[in-house]
Amino acid sequence: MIPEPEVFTRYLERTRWFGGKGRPFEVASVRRIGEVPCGAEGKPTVVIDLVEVAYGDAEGGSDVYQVPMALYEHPETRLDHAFIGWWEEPTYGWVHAYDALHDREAMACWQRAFDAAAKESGGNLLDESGLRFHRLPGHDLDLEAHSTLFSGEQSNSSVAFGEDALMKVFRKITPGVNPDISVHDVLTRRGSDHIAALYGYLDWVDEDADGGAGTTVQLAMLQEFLRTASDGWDLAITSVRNLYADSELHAHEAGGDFASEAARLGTALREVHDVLAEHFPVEELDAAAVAELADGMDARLDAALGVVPGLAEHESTLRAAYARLRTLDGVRVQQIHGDLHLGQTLRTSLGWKIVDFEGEPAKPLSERLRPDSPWRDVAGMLRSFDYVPHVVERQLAEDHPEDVEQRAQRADEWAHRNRNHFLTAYAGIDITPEQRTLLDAYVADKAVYETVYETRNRPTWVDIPLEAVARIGAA
Ligand SMILES: Nc1ncnc2c1ncn2[C@@H]1O[C@H](COP(=O)(O)OP(=O)(O)O)[C@@H](O)[C@H]1O
Ligand SMILES: O=P(O)(O)O[C@H]1O[C@H](CO)[C@@H](O[C@H]2O[C@H](CO)[C@@H](O)[C@H](O)[C@H]2O)[C@H](O)[C@H]1O
Repeated sequence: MIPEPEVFTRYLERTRWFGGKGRPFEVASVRRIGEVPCGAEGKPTVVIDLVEVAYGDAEGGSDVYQVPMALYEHPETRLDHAFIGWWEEPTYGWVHAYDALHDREAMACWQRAFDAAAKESGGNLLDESGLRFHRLPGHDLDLEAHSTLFSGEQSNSSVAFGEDALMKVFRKITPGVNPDISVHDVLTRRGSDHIAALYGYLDWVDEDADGGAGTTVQLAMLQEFLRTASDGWDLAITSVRNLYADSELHAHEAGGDFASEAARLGTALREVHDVLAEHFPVEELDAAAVAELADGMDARLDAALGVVPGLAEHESTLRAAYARLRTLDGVRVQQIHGDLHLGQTLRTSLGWKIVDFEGEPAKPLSERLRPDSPWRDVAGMLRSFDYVPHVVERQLAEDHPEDVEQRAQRADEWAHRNRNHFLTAYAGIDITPEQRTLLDAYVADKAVYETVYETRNRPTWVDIPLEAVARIGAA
């Protein structure tokens, strides 16, 4: 007997990372894809299952989630919070199964397997029961480091090994290349200062896929743990709070001025884009392809209008921004980040690092792998600088209603100042009219996306991108 589907249904509903919560679903299939080697001690047994979830609503469709499990012969009470179920396995007999990411013993097996990939197999690849552990040269793993599961709101699961390494286990699995790995691989081999170096990754070949031709499925990546990192979003929020602490001061006079950090971020993004342009294909879109780009934005707006009632009054100005994009007869596209905002940046003692190159999680992989304009990433950051003072205002408005107008002025100054410093460092003093057209279209597209994101996830925040959309019309 292998686990009943209901075991996984109950477990998925409890996890943070399952994206189908709130939708009717059933577990359609469970597939055991391999066992992580556990060395001489052999305890616990660590296996990986792929759980296919089929949705029963009008949207329908299905997703596949990765569930690594630690199997024990007897209950492990220290892991009660990560209990999945117990059942009889053909190979292992009766087992008590726990989410392996919560279990230090199980995580040590992954760590050792990555280490063995570098040391024992020579070729930086350890191929065990179909699971392939790859290593990049340049770093010896600290096998004494204990694992700790990150507790934040994440769509994947990250485990820190002391201060040595971080492993991100991809939860929603799509066959093919995961851009988080392929982009980190290139930037690491080029010695980029603006990412956490890739130490290794785990994949598996699904021999049955693609009519028997086989497809690689990427399951996890191991990278440098950024010990001294502070989240870019948190730092920017602190900067605005400092600014509001003294109503006499302008943004450029306040102690926590963020402008030089914004400029450093602009430089970091420029450098990352330049390296990516050297190592991934770069294309010049012709007029027809530019029209397709604009069609995509129009289509996104069409869908958003059905979800966000407040967008309707701004439809014509948004369409006009996309129409201006259509007048361009050439647009350079390349590998980009694809979902950049301040929450994807980390300030370390050695400068800014950019994380999570997976692209927008809601987009299908084929779209996420397609080259896009670097201005999409720039637009993402500009939108983020706009969010920061609005979010601080939300936190203050109730307790300090008296200074609202003063704060609104300072908020504009702060956002304007940081957008300018970022943009100038990224693109130089002047951007061309064509670049402006492109940037405006991407900013509009991102703001539209955000109105949908906020409506679905944080409805009380939807005014933030809606105000930005209104400003596009007023400009
Ligand atoms: N190399 C790293 N070192 C330390 N912390 C990191 C590192 N990479 C990411 N983080 C932290 O983990 C959080 C989640 O990482 P992220 O790659 O965005 O995961 P997800 O794909 O699940 O969204 C980030 O917001 C950041 O705070
Ligand atoms: O980090 P994710 O890949 O999950 O990105 C999604 O969530 C983001 C919020 O966490 C969301 O970002 C929006 O809110 C941010 C403030 O919380 C702001 O800095 C961004 O500019 C804004 O877009 C992102 O859009 C969404 O894809």
